[in-house]
Amino acid sequence: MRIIAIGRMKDGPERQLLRRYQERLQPRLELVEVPEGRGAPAEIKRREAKGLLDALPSQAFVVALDGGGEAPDSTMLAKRLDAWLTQGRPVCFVIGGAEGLDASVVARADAVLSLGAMTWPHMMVRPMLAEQLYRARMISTGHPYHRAGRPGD
Ligand SMILES: C[S@@+](CC[C@H](N)C(=O)[O-])C[C@H]1O[C@@H](n2cnc3c(N)ncnc32)[C@H](O)[C@@H]1O
Repeated sequence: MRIIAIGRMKDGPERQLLRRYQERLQPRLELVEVPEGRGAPAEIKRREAKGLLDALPSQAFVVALDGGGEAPDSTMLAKRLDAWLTQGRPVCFVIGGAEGLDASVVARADAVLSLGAMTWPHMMVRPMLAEQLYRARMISTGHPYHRAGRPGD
């Protein structure tokens, strides 16, 4: 699996958290960073879209991270991820920059995944997604990391 994302991550808590889940995840989760675009917002999105699309391996199964996508719960994400992985295509999670993803990237996506209605900083989305992917794998393998139910249930 790959995260393909805009911007270079500096050393800090987001990077440490991402590493923590990368070290635990099977299949492995690689990070591919694409430079931030320059110019007016529309130009930034267009340039970043080219960088993101160029970074995709051929045959990639593309999951675009976008607030307008489906927002599954963790159990449903585990089912989705199982199905994505069994296709035998490289599963690539694409995260936009400060201006968001260009429509051309969303159009290329095989699935659009939302982490909820709130907008998160793009550097936080990387570790949040990695944790949910790790949780999804733990659910699928029957590991007790995930406790179903809500507080008070
Ligand atoms: C700061 S956000 C971009 C905000 C931008 N104004 C927009 O509307 O898309 C940067 C990137 O983080 C990801 N992101 C942020 N919040 C998200 C959410 N709730 N669900 C899914 N992805 C999110 C998306 O890939 C987005 O392109």
